[in-house]
Amino acid sequence: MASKVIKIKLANGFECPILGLGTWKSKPGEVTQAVKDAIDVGYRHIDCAFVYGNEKEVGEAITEKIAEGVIKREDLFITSKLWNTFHRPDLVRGALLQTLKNLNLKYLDLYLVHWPQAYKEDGELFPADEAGKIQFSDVDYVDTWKALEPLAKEGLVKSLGISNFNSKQIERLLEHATIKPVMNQVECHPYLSQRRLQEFCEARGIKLTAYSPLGSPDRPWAKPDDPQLMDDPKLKEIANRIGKTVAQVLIRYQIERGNIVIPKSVNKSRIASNFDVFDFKLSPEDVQLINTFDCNGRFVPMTASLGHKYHPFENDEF
Ligand SMILES: NC(=O)C1=CN([C@@H]2O[C@H](COP(=O)(O)OP(=O)(O)OC[C@H]3O[C@@H](n4cnc5c(N)ncnc54)[C@H](OP(=O)(O)O)[C@@H]3O)[C@@H](O)[C@H]2O)C=CC1
Ligand SMILES: CC(=O)C(C)=O
Repeated sequence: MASKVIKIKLANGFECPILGLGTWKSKPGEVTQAVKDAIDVGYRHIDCAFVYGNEKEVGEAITEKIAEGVIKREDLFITSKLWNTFHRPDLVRGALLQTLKNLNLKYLDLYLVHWPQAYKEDGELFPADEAGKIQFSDVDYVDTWKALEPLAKEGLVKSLGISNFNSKQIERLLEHATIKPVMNQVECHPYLSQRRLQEFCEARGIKLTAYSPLGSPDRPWAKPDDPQLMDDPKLKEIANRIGKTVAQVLIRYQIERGNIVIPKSVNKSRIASNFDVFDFKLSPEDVQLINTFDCNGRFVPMTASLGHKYHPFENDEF
């Protein structure tokens, strides 16, 4: 089946499908089927990360769909991310090779530095002391980036990018980078619209991928009284008025703004309805109205890294 997905041209000439499938929290036992369902419906972009602990099962779905002849490798856009415990330059290549092995791929389309802050390199993904406090490493993300650049030249990744970097960190990275990041993947939805960061990135040839676009209701630290983005009456009003679901409005909100968007689902019918967003548009007035819902509301504040000198949300404005 030909994909309906619009593609966004990246600054280095490669193209990225504007809508992808998120895989954080998708259990190994359910993610293979979810990725297969997504590919059948037309998704061609899958967002992965080593730390999600399910790359192998995502890879099984990709391998199967290629073997069935449903897709070719070059039809897909596969992203993964370098975890915080592998920032030390001598660990970077091994981390990428492990991810490629997990996914059963020869190359990634996009490899992101998952967070600017590094954690202690002692083998644990969340190295904690006896009190449960995460142990930091002071590796500079610029040095990590320098270790990534040769991997792109080697062809192991087509594009390099960042995730959760703030504007100051991007500026500093750009002063040193030989290969420029083409993507910044950040939390983005009506409560955290990231309009300033988007404008900043756009001016520097960096596209934004919106993560947690539906408000991440299954995030592990969610509390019963936390606001639920998809239950927002103002969003429900828009969705009812145009005859779409709130999730479809939230996904389309990113597409109208030119952002890549990666909703997660392991449910076949939600995977399909989240993709069914290419036959309608939100009016500019509705996009503007949704912009007014911004309340600097983060669902993924990464409190475990508070106090790290490179924590992206602690000191800088955006
Ligand atoms: N770079 C980074 O640091 C981060 C990256 N990400 C990436 O972004 C992806 C998406 O973000 P995520 O935080 O997972 O959250 P999302 O905002 O995508 O929300 C996912 C949740 O919404 C539910 N859902 C999906 N579709 C619908 C629908 N149509 N109606 C109602 N509920 C729905 C899912 O349940 P169900 O599965 O049962 O359908 C799940 O509980 C991640 O999976 C990951 O790939 C996310 C956070 C951080
Ligand atoms: C979900 C994710 O990518 C985090 C918390 O880093």
